[in-house]
Amino acid sequence: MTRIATIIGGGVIGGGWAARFLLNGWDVRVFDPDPEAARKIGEVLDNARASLPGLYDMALPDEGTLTFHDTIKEAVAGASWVQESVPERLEIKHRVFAEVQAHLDAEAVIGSSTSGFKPSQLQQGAKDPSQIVVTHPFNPVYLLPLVELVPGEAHDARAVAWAQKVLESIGMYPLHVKKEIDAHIADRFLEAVWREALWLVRDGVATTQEIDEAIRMGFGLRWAQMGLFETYRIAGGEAGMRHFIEQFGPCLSWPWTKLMDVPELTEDLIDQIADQSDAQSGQYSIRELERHRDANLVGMMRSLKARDWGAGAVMAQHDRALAARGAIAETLEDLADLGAPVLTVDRAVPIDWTDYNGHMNEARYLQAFGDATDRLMLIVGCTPDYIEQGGSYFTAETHIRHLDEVHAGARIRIESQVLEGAGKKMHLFHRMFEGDRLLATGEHMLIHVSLETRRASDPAPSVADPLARLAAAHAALPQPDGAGAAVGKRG
Ligand SMILES: NC(=O)C1=CN([C@@H]2O[C@H](COP(=O)(O)OP(=O)(O)OC[C@H]3O[C@@H](n4cnc5c(N)ncnc54)[C@H](O)[C@@H]3O)[C@@H](O)[C@H]2O)C=CC1
Ligand SMILES: C[N+](C)(C)CC(=O)CC(=O)[O-]
Repeated sequence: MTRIATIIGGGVIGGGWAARFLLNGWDVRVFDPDPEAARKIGEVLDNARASLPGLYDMALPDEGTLTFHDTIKEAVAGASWVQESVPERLEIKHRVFAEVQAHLDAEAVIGSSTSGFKPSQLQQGAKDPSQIVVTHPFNPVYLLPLVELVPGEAHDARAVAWAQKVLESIGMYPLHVKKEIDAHIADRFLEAVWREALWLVRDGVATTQEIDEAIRMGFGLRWAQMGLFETYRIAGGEAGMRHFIEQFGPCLSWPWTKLMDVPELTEDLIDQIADQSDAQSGQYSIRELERHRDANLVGMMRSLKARDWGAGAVMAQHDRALAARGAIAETLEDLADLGAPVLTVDRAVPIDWTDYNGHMNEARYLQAFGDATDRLMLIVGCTPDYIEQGGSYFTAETHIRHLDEVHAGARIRIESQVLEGAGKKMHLFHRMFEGDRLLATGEHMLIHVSLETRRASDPAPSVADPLARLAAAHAALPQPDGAGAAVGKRG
């Protein structure tokens, strides 16, 4: 399979798709007649590079190549995925599909970002209707995992399975919508909330800001981690869902919603909303707002990942897939050269690891070195099973030298050297790099302990022997610069 994705229409959504594919190692070609498209996509990419790679605890593949093309013919030749993200007008989409299908390989998938058209509408008049599916993403496409995959009736089951696989491989969560419907699943909710919000502004009940506070101070937080039904199950108390429905069922016939009616979008209403929105958020540029949004999303999503929950479970799965590429060893046998420092961390700096100085916070250096130590423990046999049986290492002393700064999204790697690995002691020296640039060193003395007595103890042979082998091989390495240095002494 070629890993070339063509993006037709590089606006808000096309730019997000370009970043998602590119940062997951695909080559990306863009066709968009807007002369500003390259600048706009470049700005979206800058934001994506600062936020997406750091969602994971493993490095993403090397970034693909981005090119811009003057014709659809040139842009789609040899592509295995085409993502249409032109304006939400059926006639424009039909024209684009006709030209794409005239030049695209028959096995390639054409995904449409349409927010609301059904696949059967998109497929009308197509040369091969089964090639066109809805792949409806959510903004920002490079961070949010959800894609509604709506194949419609004309679909080819193998192409759908392949589409699912591709979307998963770029860290997304394809939700297979089996029955086509206008606006799919998620946009029906967004539309319902949007319509209610328009009424609340129009009727003078609330401003745009008050409506946003009502969402983000309360139910928005609940929805992000449990959705609707799981949230309401809990709201039913011990009696659960049935009690919830019994209690709130009657509201369905009370005037709690205006959904059966739609406010007219008069010029006055549009001005009112736009003015309130300016007053609420006009102090930020769109790119600044995007950066706030992205940093908040990354923080929330990384918390969910730590709990392997909701959208975080999708990211944890992507981490496992990235780990399976085998760049980082799990056992001594995985090491190609026992005598070389061991690669123990290969990842990007998450945006929430940076601070008011605009670079990685000092505490995160220790976090990264702690991860490197954990990996080295695993490699020498101090596995979760071993720890479960009561043996582990505690860190007794740490010395970190901060030598250079590093920013959100940068790829860092840690190479670890065993200075001593005998008896109860494991003395490690980690070097952190961005490319060839040495960013920091971490020297750590660890003592093997019994988790039962909480006192120092000798490791079992299953750990002592591999550690001794690695220490013996590393003994031939030069003593690292800075090893044994004390604070204030440059070593
Ligand atoms: N903005 C949003 O929140 C979301 C939008 N969508 C869907 O994504 C699609 C695109 O929407 P946006 O990115 O928001 O629109 P946009 O207006 O930001 O971008 C559309 C882009 O298409 C380009 N374009 C226009 N005609 C073209 C053609 N014939 N060939 C190639 N490019 C062409 C424009 O120059 C522009 O850059 C729509 O179908 C929309 O429903 C889906 C999810 C969310
Ligand atoms: C408003 N919208 C219909 C374009 C929204 C979407 O389609 C999805 C999103 O990202 O909110």
